[in-house]
Amino acid sequence: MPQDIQTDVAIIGAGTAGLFAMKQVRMAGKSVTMIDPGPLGTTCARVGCMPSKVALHAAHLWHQRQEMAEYGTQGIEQLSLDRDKAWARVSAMRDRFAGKTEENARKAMGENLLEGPARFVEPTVLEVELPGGERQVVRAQAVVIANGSRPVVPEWLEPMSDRVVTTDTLFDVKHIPDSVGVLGLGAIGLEMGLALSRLGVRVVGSDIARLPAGISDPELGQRVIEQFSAEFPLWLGESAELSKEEDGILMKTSQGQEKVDMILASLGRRPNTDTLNLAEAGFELDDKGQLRFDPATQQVQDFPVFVAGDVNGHRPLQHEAGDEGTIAGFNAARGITRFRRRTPLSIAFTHPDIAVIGERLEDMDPDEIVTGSADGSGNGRSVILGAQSNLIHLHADAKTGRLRGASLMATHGEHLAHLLAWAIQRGETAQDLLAMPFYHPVVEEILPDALQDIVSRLPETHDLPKGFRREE
Ligand SMILES: Cc1cc2nc3c(=O)[nH]c(=O)nc-3n(C[C@H](O)[C@H](O)[C@H](O)COP(=O)(O)OP(=O)(O)OC[C@H]3O[C@@H](n4cnc5c(N)ncnc54)[C@H](O)[C@@H]3O)c2cc1C
Ligand SMILES: NC(=O)c1ccc[n+]([C@@H]2O[C@H](COP(=O)([O-])OP(=O)(O)OC[C@H]3O[C@@H](n4cnc5c(N)ncnc54)[C@H](O)[C@@H]3O)[C@@H](O)[C@H]2O)c1
Repeated sequence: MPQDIQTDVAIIGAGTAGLFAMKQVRMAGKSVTMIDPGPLGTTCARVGCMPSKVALHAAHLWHQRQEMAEYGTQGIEQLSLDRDKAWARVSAMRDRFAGKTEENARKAMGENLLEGPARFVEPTVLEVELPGGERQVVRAQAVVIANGSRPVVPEWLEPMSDRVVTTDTLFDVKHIPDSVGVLGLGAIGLEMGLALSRLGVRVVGSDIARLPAGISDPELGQRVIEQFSAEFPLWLGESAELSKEEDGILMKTSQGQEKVDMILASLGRRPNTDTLNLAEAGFELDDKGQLRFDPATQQVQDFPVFVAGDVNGHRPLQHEAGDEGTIAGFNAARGITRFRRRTPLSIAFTHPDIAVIGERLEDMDPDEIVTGSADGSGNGRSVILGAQSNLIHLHADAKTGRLRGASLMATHGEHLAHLLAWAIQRGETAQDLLAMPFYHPVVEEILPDALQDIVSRLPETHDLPKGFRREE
């Protein structure tokens, strides 16, 4: 057994959160030991954010030919798509993103990387299984847990596993079959279901939830269902029965049945806490087996241990993993500072995009908010872009008009979502936002419609036209 390693901070996982944490430890002038069995390159670049967006881009390019024909482009029916070639391009782009990320990470970690899985012996003592099978003990002053999550694959899919993929394997598939059943229509299921469907695959989607993409706003949810069920069937609100047949998998619900060549299991992701020997090493776990931690410090209980990224299940998104890694690394190296977190922001790149910003509808008291609504049919640019079904809901404090949350389905919604997140984080009111400039004709003009709707329901504060201020 090699000699124990003594280090200031040990970081479990060299993904987004772990790498951001490492940067902070280095900046504090402390020693760091990174531990990761690989594959390196981060979930985001390798099998997550980036390849999924390349697939959506490929699909969008091909999908657009239909509208081109409406505007007089000739010969559309002679075009054909080599889907496997398109997917090879998706994989190649993925290799480029992940390769670069891995290269940079290896360079940054240098000699400080142990390539093996870590498990806890005590809260600041780890054991790493090295590639040759040897066990390396790492004794740290502080530990950052950043070992990510993995796709949920229930046992009942086991008998048909040769026809089941997750996003861990989807981008390596060499032949995309003619039909795919998408099980789970959260952000991943809806994004990938649309990408495949727009690439000409016969897709059928199913989710036990009544609304897709984790939406809780019922009106928006219905709008999303109408929009995307025009592209592929969405069987919602019940679990699909799956049975293996010789030449495929039969998916069955009361809403229909389809035989498909392949299943994409997009049933959520589970934190990799179960691989770390946490309870035995002295950590308290909640009833779901997860660590108790403070999101303002990332600290776990009172230990010099911090948990960042998907592994804490808090906000499983790339920019949050980066922030949490930064907070965890900073606090592990320098002692505890409490950090203000950014306004929550999540976007599904479904074109039209779906976004939820700030406080969620179900977390707000309906008596304390007013909701402003605006529709794409009233927005000239959305009409040009064929996006009349766009919908935006803004929720503001019923007394002051301060914006608290929003949800939307909109073309260019990723940009609207950012404007709204920034406004919410800055504590802007509907009245102040209405006084901002809006160009014409832009999709952003949908915002003043929703803001007017809010302001018209607030107690009157002055008799000037809405959106106008007296010169000071
Ligand atoms: C298909 C898909 C699309 C997505 N799209 C988006 C998007 O558009 N926007 C967005 O914000 N987010 C998106 N996400 C989510 C985003 O990718 C994650 O939130 C983010 O990558 C999490 O980073 P992380 O550092 O927590 O984990 P990771 O990057 O997964 O890093 C964890 C690391 O820990 C290592 N590890 C595991 N077990 C051990 C162990 N026992 N010991 C040591 N190391 C270990 C792993 O090898 C890995 O390198 C998407 C995810 C998926 C799957
Ligand atoms: N654009 C983005 O920002 C983006 C894109 C993809 C993923 N992500 C991140 O990745 C995370 C994981 O995504 P995800 O879509 O896998 O998870 P998710 O938890 O968002 O969705 C999983 C879906 O599976 C459904 N489900 C669970 N069990 C089921 C069953 N037995 N049968 C049918 N449906 C079932 C759930 O109701 C849910 O709708 C997300 O939380 C998100 O943070 C983000």
